[in-house]
Amino acid sequence: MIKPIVKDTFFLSQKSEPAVREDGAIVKDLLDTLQANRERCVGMAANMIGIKKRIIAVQMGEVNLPMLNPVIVKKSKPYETEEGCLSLEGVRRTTRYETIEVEYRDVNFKRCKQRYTGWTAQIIQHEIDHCDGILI
Ligand SMILES: CSCC[C@H](NC=O)C(=O)O
Repeated sequence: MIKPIVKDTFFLSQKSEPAVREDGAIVKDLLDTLQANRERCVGMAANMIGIKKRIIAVQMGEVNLPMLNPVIVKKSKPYETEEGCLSLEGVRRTTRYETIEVEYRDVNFKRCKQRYTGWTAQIIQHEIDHCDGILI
């Protein structure tokens, strides 16, 4: 189900709880909402649809990849950049890493580990920050 986007910065500043195996319906809502906003949004965290669970969804070309409990286990090559966010006005400067390695669970709660670079890595870092209550 497509959900409204949360813009309440107090709510968005709170840390999200770990996701569990039974969170499939939340994953579905997050994917539906990202798909509905795909022209103006490249990634989303569950708290952006009002659910404080550590679940993100990231546009990767034509598909949207959901990640549950994502953790960056390695990062390298920091750079400065500017980002915007559907939940915020304007753009802000931030530091991101060119290459990251992420451990996460897929929608079936299977353990995954993957290396990402560039734009995809940047989106993942932005969404994991959301899970920690960090807004750019
Ligand atoms: C560079 S990452 C930007 C991600 C942002 N989505 C919000 O969480 C968006 O504008 O889609």
